[in-house]
Amino acid sequence: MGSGPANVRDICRARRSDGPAAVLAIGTANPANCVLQDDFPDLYFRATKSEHLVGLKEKFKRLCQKLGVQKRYLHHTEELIRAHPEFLDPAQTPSLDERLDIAKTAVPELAAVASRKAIAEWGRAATDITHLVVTTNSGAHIPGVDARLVPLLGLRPTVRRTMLYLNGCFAGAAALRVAKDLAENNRGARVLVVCAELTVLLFTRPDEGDFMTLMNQGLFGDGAGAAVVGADPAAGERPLFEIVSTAQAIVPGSEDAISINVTKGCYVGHISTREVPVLIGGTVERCLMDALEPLGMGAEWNDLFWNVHPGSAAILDEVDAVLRLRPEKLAASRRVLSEYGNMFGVTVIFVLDELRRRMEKGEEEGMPEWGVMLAFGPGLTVETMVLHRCVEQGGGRRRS
Ligand SMILES: CC(C)(COP(=O)(O)OP(=O)(O)OC[C@H]1O[C@@H](n2cnc3c(N)ncnc32)[C@H](O)[C@@H]1OP(=O)(O)O)[C@@H](O)C(=O)NCCC(=O)NCCSC(=O)CC(=O)O
Repeated sequence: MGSGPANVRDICRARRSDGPAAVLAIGTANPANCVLQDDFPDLYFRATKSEHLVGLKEKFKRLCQKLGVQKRYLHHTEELIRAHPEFLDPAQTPSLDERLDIAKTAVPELAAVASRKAIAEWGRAATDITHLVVTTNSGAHIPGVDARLVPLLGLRPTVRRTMLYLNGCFAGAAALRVAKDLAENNRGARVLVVCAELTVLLFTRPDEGDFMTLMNQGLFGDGAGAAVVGADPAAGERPLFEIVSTAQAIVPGSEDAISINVTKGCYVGHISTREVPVLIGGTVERCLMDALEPLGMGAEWNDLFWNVHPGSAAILDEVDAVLRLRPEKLAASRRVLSEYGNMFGVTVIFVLDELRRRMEKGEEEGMPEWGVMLAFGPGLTVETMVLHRCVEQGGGRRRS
């Protein structure tokens, strides 16, 4: 026997990493079915047998042009909608069960595609993943997507799983925040973060007087994003972004601004469209100051790179205006919104991937080393994450 039990503080300290958690690899995926925003009003009104609502269709066309979206990927095709006429009128024909059945298989499969890409880029074996953090709004199953991913990816049965359901659009940032804490408090941990969303749970036909349905059908897209997060990179691992600090704030009195209710018909999403950009504009500087001041950084917003959740063009415009950002600062967020739509929590992972792509292609010449991820969601909740990009040096990357 040794000299007795070790000091508990020493055990805790020895378990902690030396450096900050970093994103080591990113993977993304979308369903095969691509819809162009210009074609979508025709497709949507045809698929829902709503062509007679001529005025509403014109309104929907105008709305579709204002959202900042040009293209999206959707799991539900016209054929799938034809096969499920009950999806058209969920108030009359409850169809939550059928929708959840679709999500039960399709969400883990899409999540697995993004995860495999992240693991392949990371370059190590799937069995080296020690923790799994999965988030989705699209489903409510036990065992959940996390458990399904274990056999799909060939993860160890002892992988430590955390499943986050129904966090709205801040889910991706929340999952990365949890991953940072896991990685920094479990020396050697390698955390796979996975977000996946399907909007079939929100699908319904248009209805006069129901603006929210138009919003939900015009804005959201399907996708999955995955990232491997770990501290103290080993030889062969390439850190992309260090996660320096994380914070979450709820705007007092804003609980009705964005909500999702699970009903027997389908998910019913509500967005206070005119209020949300104003609430974000009114709170974002405080969140940024709270995150950056403790790090000794000031309010030189154009000296940072930006990953802002592209809730819609109006939200990005508001952040732009309040922070007086140069036009190129939100280019990655705008591109992801335009090419994929708002994919809830998945979207910030796509923006991270887009920033990385721009960095590697040299499109972000002079891109600052420090940046911020801002995600918004129900509550109204703001997630703020300070990032430090790892700079390429002689073919490799270096940490700060
Ligand atoms: C809805 C908007 C696109 C509207 O854009 P504009 O304000 O530029 O244009 P606008 O005012 O002319 O509105 C366009 C048309 O929509 C109508 N309209 C707009 N808002 C409406 C509302 N709340 N109720 C009823 N009608 C409404 C207008 O009357 C107009 O109709 P007509 O054309 O007939 O005159 C924008 O305000 C927006 O993007 N808001 C923020 C969206 C948002 O909160 N996204 C976050 C998603 S949730 C998320 O990301 C997080 C999460 O889910 O957790």
